[in-house]
Amino acid sequence: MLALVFATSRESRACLGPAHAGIREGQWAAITVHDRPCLQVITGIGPVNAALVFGKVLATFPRLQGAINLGIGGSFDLDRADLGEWAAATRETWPEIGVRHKAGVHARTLGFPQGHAGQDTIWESIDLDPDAHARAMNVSLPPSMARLPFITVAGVTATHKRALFLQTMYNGGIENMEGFSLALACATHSLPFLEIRTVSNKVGPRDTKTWQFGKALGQLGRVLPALFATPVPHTTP
Ligand SMILES: O=C(O)c1cccc(C(=O)CC[C@H]2O[C@@H](n3cnc4c(=O)[nH]cnc43)[C@H](O)[C@@H]2O)c1
Repeated sequence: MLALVFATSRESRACLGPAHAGIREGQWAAITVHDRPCLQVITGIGPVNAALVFGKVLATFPRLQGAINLGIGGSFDLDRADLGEWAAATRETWPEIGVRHKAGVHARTLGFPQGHAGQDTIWESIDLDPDAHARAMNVSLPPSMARLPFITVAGVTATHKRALFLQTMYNGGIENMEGFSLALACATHSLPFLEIRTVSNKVGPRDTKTWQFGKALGQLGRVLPALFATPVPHTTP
């Protein structure tokens, strides 16, 4: 069974359409999507809710096949991912964990990693391979979908200065509030993980006139039909 993980019921409803079970934030339900048994999970907003709720899910369903995080996000550069476009994460970074210096927050200075995945030590970043993980979950990632590094924050970026810092320091493509927690949970449980977000706004000053949350939510409805359209047969070497 695949977990389909959303932050809000609004995103879940927009993405799943009639398959959406009427659950609230903090809840999960078994559903069928395109003939595939799935677990719909709604965590609530932010990295703490995502970790808390998905941790409970992993304890309750130890035989999950993998997780797909679906939602909206902010784009640092509309030339890399424009409003309404979708993007898959090639890396998740949590730039808020560690020791806060003048020049930023350094996870390694603290000395305590976030976890381990095989031989790898996880500090503030987790490299992801969306195409390999899609194959492992028997879903197909459209070649036209942008593949970009994602940034997870507890506080939405609302200044040019901070947006530029995250973009240059971490090559930030898309900002969100849950992805790192879910990527960490999957990496430390050796589970495939995909994160796909549609762009609702540009990261930076709160220019609400330019926000397109409705368009991004509408585009979320196109993601699962694309992913489940022509599943690639999964072969183990
Ligand atoms: O009030 C604001 O300034 C603001 C700006 C962007 C998004 C929000 C939300 O309430 C949505 C948060 C929700 O959606 C994801 N998301 C969407 N855009 C962003 C963003 O620019 N930075 C971080 N997260 C974003 C996020 O994953 C949350 O689940 C409010």
